Order: sequence, then C-alpha cells, then structure tokens
Amino acid sequence: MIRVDNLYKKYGKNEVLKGLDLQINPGGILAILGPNGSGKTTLIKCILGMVLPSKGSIHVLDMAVKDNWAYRSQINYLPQIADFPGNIRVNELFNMIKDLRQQPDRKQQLIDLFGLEPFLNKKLSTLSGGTKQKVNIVLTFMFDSPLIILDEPTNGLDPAALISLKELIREEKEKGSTILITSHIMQFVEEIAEEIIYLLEGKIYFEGSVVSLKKLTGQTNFEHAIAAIATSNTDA
Ligand SMILES: Nc1ncnc2c1ncn2[C@@H]1O[C@H](COP(=O)(O)OP(=O)(O)OP(=O)(O)O)[C@@H](O)[C@H]1O
Repeated sequence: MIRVDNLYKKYGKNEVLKGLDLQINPGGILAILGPNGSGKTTLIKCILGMVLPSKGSIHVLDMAVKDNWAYRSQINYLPQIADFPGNIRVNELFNMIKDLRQQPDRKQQLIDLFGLEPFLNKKLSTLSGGTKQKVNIVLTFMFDSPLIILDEPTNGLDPAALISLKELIREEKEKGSTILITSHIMQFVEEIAEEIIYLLEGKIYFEGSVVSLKKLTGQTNFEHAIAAIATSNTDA
C-alpha cells in the first residue's frame, strides 16, 4: 500500500526525517506516534505529496509519489487543521465536495451519525472547534477510499462523537481500507490501532503491536510504555 525508502526531510537546518524506511501493507489500522515535533505530520504530508522530501522515495498504491498527482484521488485525508473559508455554510461545503468528486457518497448517514443537521445552514466561522472537526470527519469519510489518513482525528470531539469516530474507523477497516492515524490520545490508540510505529530522532524507533511494546518496555500500561521509550532513549 505504502513504501517509504530512505526518506529525508529538512526545513532549513532542521533535519526532521533522517533516512526513514517504512512498509505499510494493505488493510488494517496503523498509528504513527512520537513526541511533539518528531515529524509525524511531515511524514504524512510527504506521503500525500504536500511536502517535498529532501531525499528518498515514496510509493503509494504502487505509484511513485514524485511528480504524480493521480494517486491522491485514492486517499481520504483528515488534516490536523482544516482551513476552509469561514463564510461558507456547512451544507454548501458538503455539496461543493460532492460536486468535485462525482462519486456515490454517504453524506446523510454521516450527518445523522454526528448530529450535524442543526448546523447545516450555519457558516463555518460560527461553529465550535468540536463541531468543525465533525464537519471535517464527514468530509473525510463521505466517499469510499482504499487509504484513509487521519491527523489527530479526536481533536475537540465529545465522548459521543469519539464513539462514532471509532465505529467509522472500524467499519472502514472491515471494508478492507488501510487507515493511518496520528494521535496523542493513548487510550484511543490502544483501542483502535492494530500496529504502531514510534518516530524518534527522524527514524522509526519502534514498530509492532501495542502488546509487543508493553512487553518490550516491561509496562502494563500503554501510556507508560510510550513514555518509557522516550525515557530509555534519553538515558541512552
Ligand atoms: N512548513 C514548515 N516549515 C518549517 N518547519 C516546519 C514546517 N513544518 C514542520 N516544521 C518543523 O518540523 C518539525 C516536525 O514537525 P511535525 O509537525 O511534522 O511534527 P509532529 O510530530 O507532527 O508534531 P506534533 O505532535 O506537535 O503535531 C518541527 O520541528 C516543526 O517545527
């Protein structure tokens, strides 16, 4: 599904990714974890072709990402901060994206799931942070896609919306999609992710299941296991 080879990314003198290799097989839920600033969003944006690598290559769905736009239509992406014009109304935004994609959609089912009906005629600028996030989630899951990338999807969500989001992610997995998630909410990651990768100092420091990470660190609590990786690296 995704192959990343020897990926380097520098912003000026700031070397963020330093020879990262990664192979993601089709189907399943993978969480990309790491401390603030470790390069999770940068990696995602390189995969999406939104950030140009300094070195290395990326293949998505067997297509090289460099100088290629076609593969992007196969990816549903939820950005960490979605920046739509504030004067557009929610329904206008949904319809605009529907018109652009020209594919069967499940807009109404998702509007119902997240209780967005009362907000459809409201301008985006007037919505609360959590409601905006629900709108973005609807846009992300409106169309079927083999690859779904979610950057901090739980941002601002109330417990009911969080449960709905988890349902949606699991449904997509059942359909055979590959789902990549970044999150700092370890309880969410533990519940939803089958595999995790942990980025540290520009490379993948750990790759495996939650259970294997707990074993490796000797911790029974996932949050503590993650914290233990960071500490063991500092001590080294
Ligand atoms: N467009 C940019 N220009 C310059 N530096 C950038 C840019 N985008 C990211 N960076 C820097 O790259 C590093 C990695 O940022 P990135 O957002 O990828 O990290 P992250 O792991 O997603 O962080 P967080 O957990 O805080 O969301 C940071 O030091 C950040 O300041």
